[in-house]
Amino acid sequence: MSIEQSADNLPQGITAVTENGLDAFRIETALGTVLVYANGAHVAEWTPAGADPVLWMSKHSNFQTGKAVRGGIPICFPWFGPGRAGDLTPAHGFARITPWTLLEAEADETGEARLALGLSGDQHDAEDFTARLDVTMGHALTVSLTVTAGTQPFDYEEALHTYLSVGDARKVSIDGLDQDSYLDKLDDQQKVQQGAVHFTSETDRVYLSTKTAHITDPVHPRRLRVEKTGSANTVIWNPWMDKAAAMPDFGAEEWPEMCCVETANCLAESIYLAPGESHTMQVRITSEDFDNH
Ligand SMILES: O=P(O)(O)OC[C@H]1O[C@@H](O)[C@H](O)[C@@H](O)[C@@H]1O
Repeated sequence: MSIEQSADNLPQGITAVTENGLDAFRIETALGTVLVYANGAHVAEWTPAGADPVLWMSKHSNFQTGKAVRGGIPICFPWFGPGRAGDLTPAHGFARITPWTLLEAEADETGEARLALGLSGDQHDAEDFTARLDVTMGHALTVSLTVTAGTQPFDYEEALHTYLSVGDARKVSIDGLDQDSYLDKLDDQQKVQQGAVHFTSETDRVYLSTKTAHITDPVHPRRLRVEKTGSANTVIWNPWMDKAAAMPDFGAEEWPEMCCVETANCLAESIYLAPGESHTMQVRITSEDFDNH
């Protein structure tokens, strides 16, 4: 793992801040703004220059070490949901509620900036791994999670649980998953996607897909593109009315403002690493409105 970067010696455009009472790093350059909490290495904001925020954040989120932030890009690791056998807690693994360490920070004169944060299994009993999150803000936002096994094989699930901000989830369409099979977590059935994905009720699906998803939002008009590598699954989630109302950190009225398009490897597509082996899963988010790179 890389040598830790001191928060006292950050390049221009990157600052260590306290946001909502938590330690965080803010990137602020000519290309936009990104906020990353050390707790969970959680990317909580990305606002490209001249554009609206791309990531959604609940106004009811917790901001406490040891609790998940609702919105942005939570890291689900080393398991997804309750894990493959359905018996693990905390939900979505401990990475999103554990403080990560700043490893590297770089910014160049074009406004592109990168932060790397690390987490090691030593912080948790019997977990032999190191994890590294690279967050790069250019015209696109690129987030990469690299996991390296220690002296033992390491088997895990992961997701970059991306909450996208939309004008009205009921009007959004997601292209790129046509004919892909998925597990519908609401009735535990395997199904096949026909055409674009639309939200008409609670939606919680794990697709088998390596493809790029395009999210068309006619209300807050823009078209987001979610491209990925090293990921076999795309998870699509919107809690809809009743589930949102039942979650204390999710405003009952907020569900139309978001949809999750998650870059994942989970269930049968979990990752097995031999000792010393690494795997990287990456997502790159952009919009035709503010980027063509
Ligand atoms: O409330 P949490 O733990 O952040 O999870 C939110 C949702 O995350 C999604 O990824 C899962 O597929 C859903 O089943 C889950 O409800």
